[in-house]
Amino acid sequence: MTGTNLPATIGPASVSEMLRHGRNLLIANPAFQKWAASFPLTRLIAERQSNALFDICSGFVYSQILLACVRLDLFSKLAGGPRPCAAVAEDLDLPFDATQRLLRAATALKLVDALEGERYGLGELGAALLANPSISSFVEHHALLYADLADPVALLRGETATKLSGFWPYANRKAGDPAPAGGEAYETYSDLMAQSQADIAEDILDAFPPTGRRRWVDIGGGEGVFASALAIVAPEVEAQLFDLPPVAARARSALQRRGMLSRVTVHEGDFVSGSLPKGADVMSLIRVLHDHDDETVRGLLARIHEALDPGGTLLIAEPMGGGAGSDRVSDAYFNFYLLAMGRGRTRSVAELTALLEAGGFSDVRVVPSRRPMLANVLVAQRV
Ligand SMILES: C[S@@+](CC[C@H](N)C(=O)[O-])C[C@H]1O[C@@H](n2cnc3c(N)ncnc32)[C@H](O)[C@@H]1O
Repeated sequence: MTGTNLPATIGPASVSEMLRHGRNLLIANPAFQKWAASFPLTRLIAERQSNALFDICSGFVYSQILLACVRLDLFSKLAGGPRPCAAVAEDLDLPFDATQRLLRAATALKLVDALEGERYGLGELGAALLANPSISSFVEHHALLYADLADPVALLRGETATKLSGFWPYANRKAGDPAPAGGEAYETYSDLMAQSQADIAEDILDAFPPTGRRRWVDIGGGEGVFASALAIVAPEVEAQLFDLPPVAARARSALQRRGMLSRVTVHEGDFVSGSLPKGADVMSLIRVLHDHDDETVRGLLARIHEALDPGGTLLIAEPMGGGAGSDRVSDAYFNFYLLAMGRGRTRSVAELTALLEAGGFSDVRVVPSRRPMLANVLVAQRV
């Protein structure tokens, strides 16, 4: 109930909402479920619903099976070709029965292929995982998230001291707090981000070709994977990045290792309290805004507006959700990830557009990209 004693829900607001509401009431009725299960057409629908619900229930189990495969390095052990279960058991140092259970579970998830004579080889997804080692780091990283999600209601109520907030040292800062010192705190997250950035960088540069640009500053640019890709794709563009001092130091070492230090300028600073490098005609925020609350985002957009050349472009790339067709990856997965991290949320294109327009940007548009579920690309012009 609200403060005025009105019920919090006042019923469907449109014909389509009314129809949806009616359909859901029917589905929730056990007598209807029983009836529906006895007719071929409705039986198919009922089956689809129970399968979908079962999939939601079992999602955690599936991910723990994957974690067991990763921790036991199962996919490398099958990389040389199919092997009998007994040989895999010996290699994994697991009892035969447990190995068989794991291999059969992994087969059901397409991670492994079961072959004649209780032999097992790499499955389609196991092979893909082997080709992308960053996925294994991601899977391992999820152990922290799942521990934080053990009591999701306590997490929603803000009663959980989460492990993920320790992983992201900037997540619990309030405006004006100094950036936490100590290089180690930044190491694990910077590594994880750098590993997953290469594909995203390629997607963004294909969606928004940098040709004809003069100077591009990647804000929150981490270890410079994106800035390096930019410098390679468009050597005529001055590639720059900006990040917190400990991360900028890591970026310099990483760029040096990649032989790119002379081609990327690294700026250090704090976009919550300091100013940004001036004179760019493009600035980007890749997987940055969703880590922050609206107040910080407004402040950052104001700083970008001040630093960017008039007519310059701001590019935002991150998972975006919240629209009418709510999205599993951004609205379910990333939103709960960010909740455990302790700060930020995914925003819809409409919400980002409103923040951008209020910050003095115009012509906001989505640029079609290869994997919008990981990073939808939005560009806006500085007025
Ligand atoms: C989720 S990571 C994304 C890194 C990179 N853009 C990518 O996509 O891999 C967010 C980045 O924003 C940086 N960051 C967070 N708070 C910052 C601040 N106040 N000033 C400057 N950089 C900040 C972090 O250090 C980190 O590198």
